[in-house]
Amino acid sequence: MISNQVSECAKFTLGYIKDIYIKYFLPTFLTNKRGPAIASAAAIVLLYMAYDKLFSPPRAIRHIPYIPYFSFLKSLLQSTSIAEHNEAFVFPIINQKNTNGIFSHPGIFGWEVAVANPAAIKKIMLKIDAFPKADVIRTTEHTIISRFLRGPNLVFSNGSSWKTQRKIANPAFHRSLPVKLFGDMAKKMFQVMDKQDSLVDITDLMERWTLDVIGEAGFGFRFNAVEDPTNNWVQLYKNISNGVNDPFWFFFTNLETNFLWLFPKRQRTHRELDTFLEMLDDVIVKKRADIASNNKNPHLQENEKDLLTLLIEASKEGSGSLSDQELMSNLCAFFVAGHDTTANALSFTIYYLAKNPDIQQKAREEAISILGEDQDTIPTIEQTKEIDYINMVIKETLRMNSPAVSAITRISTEDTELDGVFIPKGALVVPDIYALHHNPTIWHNPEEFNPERFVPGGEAERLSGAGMCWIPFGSGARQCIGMNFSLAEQRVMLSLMLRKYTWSLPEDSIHKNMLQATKIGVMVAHDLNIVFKRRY
Ligand code: HEM
Repeated sequence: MISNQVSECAKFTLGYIKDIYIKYFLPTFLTNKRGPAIASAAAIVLLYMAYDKLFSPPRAIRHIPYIPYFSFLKSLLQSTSIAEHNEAFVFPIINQKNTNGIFSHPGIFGWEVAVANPAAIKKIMLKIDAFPKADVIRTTEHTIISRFLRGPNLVFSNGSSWKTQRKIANPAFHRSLPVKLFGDMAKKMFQVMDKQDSLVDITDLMERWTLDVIGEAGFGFRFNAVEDPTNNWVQLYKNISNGVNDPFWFFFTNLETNFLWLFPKRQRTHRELDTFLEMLDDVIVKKRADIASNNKNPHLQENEKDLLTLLIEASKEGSGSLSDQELMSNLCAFFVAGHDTTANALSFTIYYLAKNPDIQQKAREEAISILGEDQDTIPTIEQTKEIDYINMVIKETLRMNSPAVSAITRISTEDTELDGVFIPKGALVVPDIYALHHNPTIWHNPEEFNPERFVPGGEAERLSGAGMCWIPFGSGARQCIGMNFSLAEQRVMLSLMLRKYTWSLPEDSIHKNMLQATKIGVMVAHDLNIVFKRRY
């Protein structure tokens, strides 16, 4: 339907150009003034060709149904909720039988082929050499995004560079599950909540809490964002994070690269990023020195060590080593990949529990049955694995609102096909996680929040035979390395929160009917207030 609308629009534009030609240029042409007439006609044709090149998909992927350029841009800049965006543009395409859940849309880095088809996603995720990550940030050299995100790090590198880093980082992530740290930090946050109003902006609170967690558990740095949200480091990081996610700079990267001097506010963000990177540099130098001189906390269990320590120790144990530049780049990557994602996953789960009091109560009973009512008990690693129902709630939240709306854009290294759809060499290909998780041709009643989908033998398990249907953390060799870390963090926070509070949505919540989440960068829900009531 959408592509029909586009071809209607193209026909209309062509017709309009033809009318102008007949009305204004043809008479001149017929009265023998051929020179200007031919030049004008050529100009119009060139204009049309330029329009066609800029605002339509490249010809090589034009056989794939697509979302028109301006509709997509408008939806992005108006911060339309992701649900509305998909309802208006994506579902009408993927509901058609012959599209196979594959469509294209404009992206920041050019037209992309989006994929919401389980078999096709399986192929992309498993054939990492045929579909490596596209070095899309290369085109944004010297921007905040590029300076903060671009490699050498695990998220954006490919080939042997990625393999070496992943080999060193895997054991560090396997060892790191600091559940005691998560629990102690959750309890500190409850103390702050208890001193404040019962109405809590949960998006903001979870952002602050997960910033504290990634600082401590990532590299032993205390942001103190929960207790002191206005302190310098918190503000600095917030400004950088806003700078990374600002849609204006996504689209006008040239202005940042060539005309930064015209934008004092953006210059300030660059200076803040300098300060932040210097801080990370200092932390790495100090950490290396501490480890070299064996200056460590003898009471700290292996799983409670921070990730930076574990990565440096891995180098000492002969699993290969990461340079300072690689360590720094990966610490930045952990921020970007692990902070907002976990924060929003938590606030979305808290939202769905507020909206579904029965599910909240069932989850609370499970938390109490495992942890007991003793207020000091913090879950052990084993206990976090026993909370089956809370796990199902987390999984269903990640299906409904996966913070990573899509995986990172890949590039096709050869002419190939995805579930029967031709994909040319050089095409940008992106697994669309939201569209996959809400695809009505895959999931039964996808807009309903139903944790029971994830019981053993349930819908999710049955669907897994068809390919990859649930991929909030990606899948295959490039699956999120922080998945278990983040899941443990969420399980500890939610089980302790369920034991301590009951909560609900305020009557006037804008999210009463549906979570109004937007989709630039990581998915986020603004003005998500929750009313908390203490149980003790
Ligand atoms: C709810 C929380 C999280 C979500 C939803 C999430 C999502 C994802 C997704 C979808 C990918 C795969 C991207 C792709 O294949 O294109 C990924 C990769 C990655 N994530 Fe996460 N992530 C989360 C938490 C974390 C945490 C806590 C960390 C680190 C502390 C982390 C670090 C990474 C890294 C380094 C990669 C790249 C792995 C590789 O390519 O080898 N993530 N994440």
